[in-house]
Amino acid sequence: MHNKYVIGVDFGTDSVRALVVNAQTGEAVGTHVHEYARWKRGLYCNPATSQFRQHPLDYLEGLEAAINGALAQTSSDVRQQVIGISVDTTGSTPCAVDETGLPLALRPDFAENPNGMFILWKDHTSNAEAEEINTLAHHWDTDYTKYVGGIYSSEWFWAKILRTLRVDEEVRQHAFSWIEHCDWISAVLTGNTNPLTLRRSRCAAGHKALWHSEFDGLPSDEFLTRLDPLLGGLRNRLFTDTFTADQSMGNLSAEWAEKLNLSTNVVIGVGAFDAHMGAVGAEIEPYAFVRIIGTSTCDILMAPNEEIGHQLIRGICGQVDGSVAPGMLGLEAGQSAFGDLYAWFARLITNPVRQLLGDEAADTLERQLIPHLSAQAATLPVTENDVIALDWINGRRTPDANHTLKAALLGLSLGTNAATVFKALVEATAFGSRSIVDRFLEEGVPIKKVIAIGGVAKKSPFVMQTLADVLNKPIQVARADQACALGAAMCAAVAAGVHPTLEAAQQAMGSGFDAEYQPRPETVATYEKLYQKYLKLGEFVEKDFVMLRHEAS
Ligand SMILES: Nc1ncnc2c1ncn2[C@@H]1O[C@H](COP(=O)(O)OP(=O)(O)O)[C@@H](O)[C@H]1O
Ligand SMILES: O=C(CO)[C@H](O)[C@H](O)COP(=O)(O)O
Repeated sequence: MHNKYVIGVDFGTDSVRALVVNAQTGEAVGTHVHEYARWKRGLYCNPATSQFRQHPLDYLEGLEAAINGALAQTSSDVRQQVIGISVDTTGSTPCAVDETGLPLALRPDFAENPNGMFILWKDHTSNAEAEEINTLAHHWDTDYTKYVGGIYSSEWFWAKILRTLRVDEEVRQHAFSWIEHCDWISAVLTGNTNPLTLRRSRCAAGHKALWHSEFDGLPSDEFLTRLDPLLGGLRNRLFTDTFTADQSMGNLSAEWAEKLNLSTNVVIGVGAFDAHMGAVGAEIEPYAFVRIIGTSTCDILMAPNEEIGHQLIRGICGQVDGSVAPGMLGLEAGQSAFGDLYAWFARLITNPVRQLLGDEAADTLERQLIPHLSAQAATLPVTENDVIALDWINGRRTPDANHTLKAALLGLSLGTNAATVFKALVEATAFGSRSIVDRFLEEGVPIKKVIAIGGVAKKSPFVMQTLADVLNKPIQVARADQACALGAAMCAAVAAGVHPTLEAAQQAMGSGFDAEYQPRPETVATYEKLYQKYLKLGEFVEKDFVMLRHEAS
């Protein structure tokens, strides 16, 4: 049989990876990961103000290096047999572009301006703007937030655009339109980045830009202008139609065909977010709850439109027809920090070591710290009097987005050590997950099984066992190391015509599951009690602490 290959490209928070996959069998034949150089140096970011920007050059360099690196691992005939490429990225990660679709930071005059760069999903500089969007939407004839859980988040498209237009006169003058990362990269590969004609992702538009067929697309110009006259007219320079990830965006441009040494016959699929393509790669099926567990978590549930479509689910990150697969409602939720909470704790410990003992000692410590703390924490008993933590170190994404919230630790004593705190942080991330699962169930959305993918799911049996105990549900971990990239490859195989549907691509290319964590009855009961304490602490921080803080200021 003449082999056909597809490439899935997954742009994560810290790095981009490409996976070359046999489109008929799903066998992975080459992979390469490229870390973003500028991002790694902390450029254009300020964690203290929650500003996180990524330079488009990090993406372009990464795109070329990841695909060429992955192809370099394959035999020489594979390049000629590549027929499709699809891309997933984080989101909402939008950027201001000029009339040609060029991100402003690629122009010499904006090269160092963070406001002309991609505003990463975890950037929360637009909390105030998100609140304004909520207030206006809730008093408008049409509540534009109704399909995104009733709350618009500062992690999303419009809040980020509004904030940037307000604070940066230069961007205001030169931003013709705005584009999501997943749309831009896919467009770059086709050579058509015209913001008015490129095919925009249904997934990005529906979950983050308030696009819905009931609204004839994006919110009305009247609504946007009332929000701020700075947004007036922008709707016409964005998009009306959106496309699902099984569709084609165009063919590989001559420029990129040369860079990648591939044919211009290669089909480029429509882009989507990492979590949604990850869910495809993890073989999502109706009512399976797929958790992409890494820096953050993104949870995806898929249900037939006719069964859930008429319900409005409170406090989640949206319900979008076709965001995962056509004809199905994709529901998204998640936590703004999961592994990031552990990474914060590791930095807390290693930073003074770096300052006092230098990089070598700190790097050695950093490499070993999380595995070491995990091993120690796994030996600790789980008791009702354990330290309790909140996982809101980067705000709360769901249920009920609130990115002004902060994390907390309760119950410290002189006996508390690094492992006890680490254990509490891991439990906090699991409790945050439990509150999401409970919300789906309360809203009448059943969860048939839980599937996990992502770096933490693969690397940490301790975290996964804790999660299974807290959720009191078995968790299956997908076998694929790069499930998001595999999902993108499945989308590419459908866009390129190898399989008729995503479901067929999953059946042919899926790689199944390798680990399953079962809840341990002896810890489930104690965790139930600790979870109630987590909820109480959360309530205090959200209501009383915020009130006290306002009174004090
Ligand atoms: N052994 C480990 N146990 C728990 N968490 C880990 C471990 N190793 C790395 N992490 C966490 O994994 C996260 C990165 O997840 P990953 O899925 O690889 O990346 P991304 O979220 O950028 O796609 C980091 O936040 C880090 O703290
Ligand atoms: O919300 C998202 C997708 O809808 C983000 O892209 C996602 O949470 C970021 O992923 P990661 O933590 O793996 O970098």
